[in-house]
Amino acid sequence: MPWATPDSYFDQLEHWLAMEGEAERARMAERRRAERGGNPERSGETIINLRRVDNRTGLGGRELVDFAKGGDALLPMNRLKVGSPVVVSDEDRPHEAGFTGVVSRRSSTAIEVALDDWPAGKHFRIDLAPDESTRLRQLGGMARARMATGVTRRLRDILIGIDEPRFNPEHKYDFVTRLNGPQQDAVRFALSARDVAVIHGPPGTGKTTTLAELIAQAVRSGEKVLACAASNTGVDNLLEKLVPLEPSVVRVGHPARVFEALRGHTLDELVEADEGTAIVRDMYREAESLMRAASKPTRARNAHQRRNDHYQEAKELRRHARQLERHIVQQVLSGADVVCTTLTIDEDLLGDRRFDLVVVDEAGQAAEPALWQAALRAERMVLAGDHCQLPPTVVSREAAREGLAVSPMERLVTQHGESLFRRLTVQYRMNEAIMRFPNEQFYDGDLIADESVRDHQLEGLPTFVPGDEPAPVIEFWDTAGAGWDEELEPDGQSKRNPREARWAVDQVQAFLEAGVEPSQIAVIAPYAAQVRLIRNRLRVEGLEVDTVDGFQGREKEVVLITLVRSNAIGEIGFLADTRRTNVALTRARRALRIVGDSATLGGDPFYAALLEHFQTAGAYRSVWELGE
Ligand SMILES: Nc1ncnc2c1ncn2[C@@H]1O[C@H](COP(=O)(O)OP(=O)(O)OP(=O)(O)O)[C@@H](O)[C@H]1O
Repeated sequence: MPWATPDSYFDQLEHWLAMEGEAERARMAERRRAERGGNPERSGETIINLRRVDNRTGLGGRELVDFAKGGDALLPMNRLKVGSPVVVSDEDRPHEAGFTGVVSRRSSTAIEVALDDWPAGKHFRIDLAPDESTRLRQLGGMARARMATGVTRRLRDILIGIDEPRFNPEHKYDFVTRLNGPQQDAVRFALSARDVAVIHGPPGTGKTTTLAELIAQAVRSGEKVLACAASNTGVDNLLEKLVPLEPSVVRVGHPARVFEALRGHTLDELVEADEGTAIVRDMYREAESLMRAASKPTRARNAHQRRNDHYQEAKELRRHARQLERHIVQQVLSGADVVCTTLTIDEDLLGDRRFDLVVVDEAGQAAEPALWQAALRAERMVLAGDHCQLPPTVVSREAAREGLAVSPMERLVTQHGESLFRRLTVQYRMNEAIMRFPNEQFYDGDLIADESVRDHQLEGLPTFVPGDEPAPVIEFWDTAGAGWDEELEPDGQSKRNPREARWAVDQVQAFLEAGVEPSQIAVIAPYAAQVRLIRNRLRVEGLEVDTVDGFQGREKEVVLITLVRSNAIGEIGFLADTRRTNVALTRARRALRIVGDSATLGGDPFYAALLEHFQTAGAYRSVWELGE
């Protein structure tokens, strides 16, 4: 979709964002309607019956409050991710508006929310809120990009696709990490870009490792870098690889992970560790005691005057404390060579800082509007990701169809081809048999399995008890004709397939009996209802059962996929977005098992090719063999 002018481009984006806002509000209304009839948690956008279990104060006086159901009770499946805007409300006062906040941490049993105010009450619910603040920030970025001048204007026009990107001759570098050939090429190429370059990182090819090296090289040549990712987890992944190479890093925003090694690099902790912060705290404390003194009843003659003086003094003290705190924050940011943040940038915090290099990881998952806040701060940009995996999340189907679901990374790769990107081709995850099909379908057959993983099998796991025959690496179990039909979840809209669920449970049990650890196994289903069904039947600590979205960027030794769809009319729903299936297929290291109905799926060319691939590989089984 090349645009003729910047104005037509930004007009289109504004239109799409308006559609997104509309679609999100409609979804909220739908959720409230559905709630009256049934279980509000079913939508994945609400958690009820929560209690406050812990709280502490974060930077800028934010309250970080932990909510849980109590004891070890698991939270229901939900879409409240780190960084999601939410509303926390008192269940006993359903008519009050509640408090807005942002999810700052989560585990299977608790969720932490950063709130401006302390929520009163005993029983709480948390609802996903429409992401107005992200949209507003994106709109702000777009408005400024529209008016851009100078270097920024040039970069803007190249990013929109109106101007051609330029490259310098490539340099030699002393690499800090042991990179393979294509990774080295990608670093040299990306650093030679004057405006923008793309690194395409298929599954397990060390994209993050490569980006960390790229950033370290830029810092070595005296550059300041802004390192972004589309999600909080993506930022943390990058941070984790970066910190050992380049210690001068600040992580802005809410970390999704709580690794100690990362915590020390968050802005909050760095500010906390600054000597000036003790003074700030003293000032806040003193202001508080002045306020207390002022509010004490007294009969002194000039009581009114004295009270006023105290209030004034406290107010002044607070103002100074805030000023000093801001100053410390700015000093910490200025001292860092690399600032890490999600693409939703806190403009007040970063002020007018510009960066020699802006790196965007997970760029395949960022929609056009998400790009501009970061782009405006860049001399040049490197986008990295895999546009053959999950596309950007778009709520409005209409906007998605019109083009909002196409990331700028994908658009640029399509427009410029090889001249703009380098692909990483050596993968360190999948046994070659697992890699082969996605490689043919999505990566032009370019991928090579590194020899450390090419033939690795379950027998290589220390706890695995080998059978008489080697455990197969891949298998497709066909349910055609067996009557393993899909069904609609009662009072829900999501699909499930109880017989496939049972198959998954049996398979997991067999793997566990053979000595595979629960944490090494994943069950992936395209539908939330199927995930719920399997989770209810398989309560094994450490085992993960989730939809594809929960697994992007991750890997497991053993992956089981239940495809769910089985109907007489060959309807495959959103399995038709084969990039989701690509993500599912490429999470497995040593063993992959798929169950599905060839009669339903076979009408689609992608699944027909998948079935044929498994047949040719001698990895095709029928559930009739199970003799049930
Ligand atoms: N040059 C290399 N030599 C040996 N191992 C490597 C190399 N590059 C990456 N790896 C290993 O490959 C694995 C994947 O690396 P990394 O996490 O950087 O991948 P990624 O491409 O970002 O993954 P994803 O599929 O999640 O996008 C890691 O275990 C990493 O140590």
